[in-house]
Amino acid sequence: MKITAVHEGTVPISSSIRNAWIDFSSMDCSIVAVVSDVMRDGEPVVGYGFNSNGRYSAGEILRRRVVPRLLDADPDALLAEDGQLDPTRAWDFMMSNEKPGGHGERSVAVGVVDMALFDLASKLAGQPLHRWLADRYGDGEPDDSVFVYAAGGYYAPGKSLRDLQDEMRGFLDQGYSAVKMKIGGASLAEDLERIEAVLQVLDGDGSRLAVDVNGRFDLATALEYGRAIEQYGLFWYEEVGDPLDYQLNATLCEHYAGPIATGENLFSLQDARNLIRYGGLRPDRDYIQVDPALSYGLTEYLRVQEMLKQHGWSSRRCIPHGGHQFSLHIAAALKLGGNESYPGEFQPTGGFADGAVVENSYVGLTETPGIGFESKAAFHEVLRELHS
Ligand SMILES: O=C([O-])CC(=O)C(=O)O
Ligand SMILES: [Mg+2]
Repeated sequence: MKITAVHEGTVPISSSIRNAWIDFSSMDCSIVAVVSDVMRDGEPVVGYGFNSNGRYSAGEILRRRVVPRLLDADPDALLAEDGQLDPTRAWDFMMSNEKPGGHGERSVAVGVVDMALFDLASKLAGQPLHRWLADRYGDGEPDDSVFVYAAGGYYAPGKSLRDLQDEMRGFLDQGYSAVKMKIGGASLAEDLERIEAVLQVLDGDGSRLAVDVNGRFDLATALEYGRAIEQYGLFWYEEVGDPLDYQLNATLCEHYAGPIATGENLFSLQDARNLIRYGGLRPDRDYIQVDPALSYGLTEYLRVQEMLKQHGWSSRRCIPHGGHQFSLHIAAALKLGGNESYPGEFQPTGGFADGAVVENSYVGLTETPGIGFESKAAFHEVLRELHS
């Protein structure tokens, strides 16, 4: 098996929504197609990848560094002892001559290609990625379905409390029982009104509602909001301060008794380990949201899982950011606690297979080989254009 070409492009995933830190008016995303020399039904087998959402496309790094290094690698050096493609062997080539630390956008570029290589390897084996992964990195028996919660509740121009409630009712109608909304982009009084409006839709059950600050608060505001919302018994209080301010997180954990979730903007094993070492998180209630697509791919995420195990954390405490198919397979294979879902945002890249049904906040996986982009028609068309 040889890689014959890697094609790279950018797709817009922009919208008018806003969280406490950014708007998404110019959000875009890198996509790649890794073409192999293996032919099936007269066409080459191709692996696809994209970089989740929240970080912009990384075309320059892909074109100038990551892709040329992959294409220069000896094809045999990418194969396991059984002669099959082993995506984790590509990582050292893609990262050659890169200094450690300061992970920035580089982790996005490597993550996109890593995803495409996992898609390709599992397609070549004729298996859906979750089964391929469970055989190699799990216990051979992936979960049949994965817990998903519906993320939304953004700020948007002219959006009323009634609109917010309707959005959340829509999520419940689609089969979700847990939802997430944004806070920290308005005053505390206004955010409390928004939270209470959503709680009405959830029959007052705070354990079904997560709130996300997107890193906006300083310590004083984090604690002030924490005191105000603790009474609701929320599902979690997310990314409350700067993602790299471990001390802030640790202090918050001493004062806020409910679950805390963070990690979507930690892009490396080292950053995740510092969170565990210094962030004060509690393995009996808190959640780690590292997104494999943004953080050097599944190859690095496997290292993160190993680190968490060494520190006594269950994989069930991990619920990745991103709402994409790649993490859905990873969640089933590695027995994570679940996966995010954005029923209303980040198209055409985000979300699951076209026919995917959510029931009681669980979604099943398809048996399509690979990640299953082929069962997501609108996105598949965009991906196919990369190499046709
Ligand atoms: O608004 C965003 O950037 C997305 C986000 O934080 C999340 O999905 O948790
Ligand atoms: Mg978030």
